Amino acid sequence: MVEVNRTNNQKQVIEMHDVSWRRDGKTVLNAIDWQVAEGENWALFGLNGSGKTTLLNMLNGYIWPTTGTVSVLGHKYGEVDVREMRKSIGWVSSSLQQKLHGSEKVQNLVVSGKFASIGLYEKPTSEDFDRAEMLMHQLRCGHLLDRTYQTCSQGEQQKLLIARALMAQPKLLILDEAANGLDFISKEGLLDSIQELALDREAPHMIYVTHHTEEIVPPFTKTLLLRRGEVFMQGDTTEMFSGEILTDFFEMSVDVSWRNGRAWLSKK
Ligand SMILES: Nc1ncnc2c1ncn2[C@@H]1O[C@H](COP(=O)(O)OP(=O)(O)OP(=O)(O)O)[C@@H](O)[C@H]1O
Repeated sequence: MVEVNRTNNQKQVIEMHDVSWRRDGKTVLNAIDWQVAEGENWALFGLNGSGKTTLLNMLNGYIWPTTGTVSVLGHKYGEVDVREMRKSIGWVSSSLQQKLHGSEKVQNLVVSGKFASIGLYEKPTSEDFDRAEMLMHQLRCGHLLDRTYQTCSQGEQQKLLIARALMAQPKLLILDEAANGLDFISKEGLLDSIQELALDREAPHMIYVTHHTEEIVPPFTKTLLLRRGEVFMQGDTTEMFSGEILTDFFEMSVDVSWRNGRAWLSKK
C-alpha cells in the first residue's frame, strides 16, 4: 500500500500541474492545474464530454499526460509503480458494475474488494468478513448480506460497490457518477450514505464526479468546474454554484437555489 509521502510533497492528495492530453489531433484536456489537499473532499463537475473520465483515467495511471505532471498521494507519476498506486485508489464507476458477476453472493462481492478481484479467488479471513459486514452496515445495506448481487436494486448495488471499494482501505475514493440512473428515493438514500461516509474521520479523501449540482452533498466543500477540457473555475462549492458563475459556465441563464446545503438549478 502506498503511503502519503509527507516529506517530498506535503499534504497534497492530488497535484496536477499544467496537464494536457491530446489524441487524434484533439486536445481533450488542456492546462489543468488542480491541487487537492489532505482533509478536502472535492466535486468534479462538468457536462458530457468535458473530460471528466479522461481526467480520472489519468489519476488512476491508465493514461499519461501529453504535457505536465501528475502526483497522487505524494507520488509523482513516472517515478512510481501505478499498479501499486491503484491499491490506494478506490474507483466506483458504472463500468465496474457491468464486469461483476450477478450471481455472486453480496458478502463475497464486498470482500473481493480487498483483493481487487472480480470474483473471490483468495481466502479471506473472518476479520475480512466482519469488516465487509461493518462497511455494509455503515452504508445502510447490511440487510443484503445473504442476497446475490443481481437481486439488489441499482441503488443498493451502488452502495455495495462503495463498500467493496472501502474493503481495500483506499486513501482516495472516486465516486464516478454514482447516482446515475437512480430514482428519487434510491438517489437520496445513496447520497445520505455518501454524506455520512464523508463525515467519518476514518474515511478516505473523496472525489465525487457528476453533472448534477444537486447531488453534491455539503461535505464536498470544494468543486472544480471542468468545461471543454479546461478548468473553468475551482474553489469553495458554495461560491462555484452561484447563478452568475453557472450562467457563464453553461452559457445559458440559470438560477441556483440552495436547499439542505445542496445547489438546485433551474433555467431562467
Ligand atoms: N481516446 C480518445 N481519443 C479521442 N478522443 C477522446 C478519447 N477519449 C475521450 N475523447 C474525447 O474527449 C472528450 C472528453 O471525453 P470524456 O469521456 O473524458 O468526457 P466526460 O466528461 O467523462 O463525459 P461524460 O460525462 O459524457 O461521461 C470527448 O469529446 C471524447 O469524445
